[in-house]
Amino acid sequence: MPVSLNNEKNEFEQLQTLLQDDIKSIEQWWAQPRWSKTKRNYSARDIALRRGTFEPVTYPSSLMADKLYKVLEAHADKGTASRTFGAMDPVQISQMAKYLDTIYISGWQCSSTASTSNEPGPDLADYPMDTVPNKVEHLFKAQQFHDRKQFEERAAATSEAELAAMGQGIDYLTPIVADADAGHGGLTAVYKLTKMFIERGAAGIHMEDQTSTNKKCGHMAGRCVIPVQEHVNRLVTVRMCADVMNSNLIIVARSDSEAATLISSTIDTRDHYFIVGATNPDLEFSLAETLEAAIQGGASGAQLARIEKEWSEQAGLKLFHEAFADAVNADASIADKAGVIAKFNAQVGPLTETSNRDARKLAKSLLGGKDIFFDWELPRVREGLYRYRGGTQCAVMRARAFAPYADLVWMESNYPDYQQAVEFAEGVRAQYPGKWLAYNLSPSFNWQKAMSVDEQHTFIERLGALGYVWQFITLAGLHTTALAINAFSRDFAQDGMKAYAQTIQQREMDEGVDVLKHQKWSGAEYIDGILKLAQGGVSATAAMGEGVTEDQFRDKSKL
Ligand SMILES: C[C@](O)(C(=O)O)[C@H](CC(=O)O)C(=O)O
Ligand SMILES: [Mg+2]
Repeated sequence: MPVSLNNEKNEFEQLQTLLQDDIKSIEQWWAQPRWSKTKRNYSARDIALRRGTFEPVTYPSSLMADKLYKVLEAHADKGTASRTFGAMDPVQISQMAKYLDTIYISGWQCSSTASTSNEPGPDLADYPMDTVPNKVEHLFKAQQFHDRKQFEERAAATSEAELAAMGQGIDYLTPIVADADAGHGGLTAVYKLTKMFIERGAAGIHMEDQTSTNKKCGHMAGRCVIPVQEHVNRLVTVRMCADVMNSNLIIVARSDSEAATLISSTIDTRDHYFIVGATNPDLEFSLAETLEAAIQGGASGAQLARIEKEWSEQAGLKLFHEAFADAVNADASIADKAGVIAKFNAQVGPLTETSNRDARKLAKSLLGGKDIFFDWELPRVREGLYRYRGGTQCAVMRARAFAPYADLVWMESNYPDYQQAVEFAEGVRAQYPGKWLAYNLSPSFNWQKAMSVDEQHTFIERLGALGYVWQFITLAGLHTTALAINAFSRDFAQDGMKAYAQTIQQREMDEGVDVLKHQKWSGAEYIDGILKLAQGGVSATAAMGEGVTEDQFRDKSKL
């Protein structure tokens, strides 16, 4: 209730009552087992202060988040996985609901087919930031419509036999996990984006640790990550927004670090192990200076590429621990080279989070006071970014940092490599036992080359046993549409109506696809019912009345 309407207490007392009541209810909420693994860096008071005077509402998306949590929990208990794929439209979700327990909404697919600006393009997340939330709303509304339509039909049954005659019901309210890309800007954009997803119906969202300005599909080159803490701050922002909105949103933290080649800043010491430096002390100019001079001199694109290659070859680009090992091997005064290198590596590794300053100090002491030339400023690319060499262990380091702030963690990979999936799972779970993992079964991989048919058959189950509780073919909605439309267009061009009647309509009948009766599927009966209700029980203009052509399907189909 707006505080100004209550005249019995003074404003201070009214505000304090509202605040304290909300703080109490938030604390009770956060005490639930669902949050036992979630870290929050702020208090219930911090959240309550930001909620306004409306009684907190429960968004439908939060109920869907609860459902998603249960689905994933059940899979985690059994060592199985929820499998799904990127859905593009209401037709797809209505068919998926019969077989799959979650729905994915892909930024890639939206970028190509559903940008709010209607401008298609590759997966660079440069579409307007409400693009994926709009798709979520589109599909969530369709889910609710099909659910209402089905409920009306089935709940109106007057006997068990009548209900049984309708066949198996379908759970259309399948929780949606949507792509929040790299947050579409700074933390305020992350906050607003999260709010949109919650308002539009997402049960969960994933956010990746790429820069939002250079964001690329996880299977493109030139990916640039942000420092570990910067992504942690994004995840904290997502949860904070969900908390303000009273939402149990599921957060999936994705890392693109496995194949990342760039990082925006050296500020986080946890990243130092993976930052590439130049080790040649005789370089006269940095890469950026060298390229700038060449551009001013009129060099062409091909010449610039050659100049960059030559510069890189001369620079002796290495990670610091590699530079150390090379320095040891080149030092005639060190007898037990392997021993010295092992000593260094025991203290400085991918998961030790050692700063470069400390690594240098150790190196110097092991090299008898000698400094190693190592400069990560020199090879910075023209855009100012630093060179990074990620890998599976880098992704483990990052996923461990993200784990307390996310319900699931996901390493974007370049191949569907089972052994790599084992390494990631073991690495994360060594620190966070039982942590839920997500896996991208991407169509960007060549599955024919990656594994045998038998291995393809069992891949999801094998990953499920490792803890990958949520697995998704990102772009299968797009690919199946392409394939189906290609086949039908070809057949239709050749065979006319025979192609439609035999390869579409007949097969819909054979497989019991409800869209065969597309008027009914679209809810015409449900809407007729509303029309009749509004008119006291009759309607001469009912769409499904006598004369509807769908009557032609009555005998032939069981639907
Ligand atoms: C998951 C993804 O972010 C998407 O937008 O669907 C893409 C798709 C893909 O290449 O599989 C990605 O992995 O970056
Ligand atoms: Mg994406």
